[in-house]
Amino acid sequence: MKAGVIGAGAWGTALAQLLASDGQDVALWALEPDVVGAINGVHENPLYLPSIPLSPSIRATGDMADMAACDLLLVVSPAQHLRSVVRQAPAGVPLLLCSKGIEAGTSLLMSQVAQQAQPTAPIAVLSGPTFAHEVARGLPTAITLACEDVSLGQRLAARIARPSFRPYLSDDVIGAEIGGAVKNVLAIACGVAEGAGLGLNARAALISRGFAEMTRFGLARGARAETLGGLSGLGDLVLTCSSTNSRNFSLGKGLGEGARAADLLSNRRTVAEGAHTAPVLRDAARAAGVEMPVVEAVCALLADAAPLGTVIDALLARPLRPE
Ligand SMILES: NC(=O)c1ccc[n+]([C@@H]2O[C@H](COP(=O)([O-])OP(=O)(O)OC[C@H]3O[C@@H](n4cnc5c(N)ncnc54)[C@H](O)[C@@H]3O)[C@@H](O)[C@H]2O)c1
Ligand SMILES: O=P(O)(O)OC[C@H](O)CO
Repeated sequence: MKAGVIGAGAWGTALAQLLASDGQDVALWALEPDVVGAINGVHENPLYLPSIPLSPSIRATGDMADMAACDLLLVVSPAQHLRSVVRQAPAGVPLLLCSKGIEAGTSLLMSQVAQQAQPTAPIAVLSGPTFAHEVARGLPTAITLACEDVSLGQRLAARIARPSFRPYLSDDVIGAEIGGAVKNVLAIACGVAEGAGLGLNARAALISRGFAEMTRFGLARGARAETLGGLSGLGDLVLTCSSTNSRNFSLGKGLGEGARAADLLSNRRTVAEGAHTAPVLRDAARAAGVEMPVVEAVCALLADAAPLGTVIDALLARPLRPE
């Protein structure tokens, strides 16, 4: 039996490369026939993970039926497509969910969506500070693997751990998912600060106050504080808020430089999950009575609802309050 990866974007391809790094066969399902052809033909994914030579042990396919030969499936589609790809996956196989986001229309986390789409599949979540191109190059990385079934979590961790890839176990699935979803929205805010030249004090303030928002929302949804303060929460927040390697940070940088969200988002091939998560998160927070002013500000900019200066001034003019 072999592991399979569903989704051959940057992260799915990097995870397939990680799994194949000890020589084992890996099946990789890709949506685009060009990607299937390039991976099988020249062992590269020029569309989503260029300049990384891939292991010949990775076999790409466009036919989901081929994934029935796998005893573990990593699901790595964009969050808004997770329901449709999981529905097509073979039934009953353990699913390790690697997407970060909240489903629009339902406000469900990825584990909840997957449970609806594949009711008999055991489910776990993989989330943390992991730029795909670094993992694909074998650089040292630590990540949270969350699973309510502790013994399944231990087996999955042993299965995916590699000398430079270190999963830490948790049974707090909701906490791991909320960290990964919320940090993408906060990374857009930090990108705005960069693009608008607001300085590094502003970035640190956004990371800290954004983390307070993540924690308030997470606790309201049943997450544990230590999960939010771990790799999948604070760890990923720091990574994604610090580098233009992040698509979310780069999107925010463009907004901070004065571009319109619609122009930045039109015709892009890669996903900036925070743009999809932001309005869903804002509505879920409002419904739960959780204050998330940084998330509200990002939503205003994404919707082109107010000029940048007005949004920044409104954040700074909020009533003074205890930390
Ligand atoms: N790139 C990273 O470094 C990284 C790291 C950790 C987690 N993630 C998460 O992994 C998930 C996937 O991101 P990525 O970076 O691999 O993607 P990507 O931006 O590199 O590629 C886009 C992906 O979307 C897929 N896609 C487009 N339309 C689709 C459809 N209709 N149905 C199914 N799939 C469709 C494409 O086939 C491709 O796999 C996201 O939730 C992201 O937050 C990414
Ligand atoms: O490029 P981003 O902003 O989607 O971030 C990628 C990963 O989620 C970082 O952990």
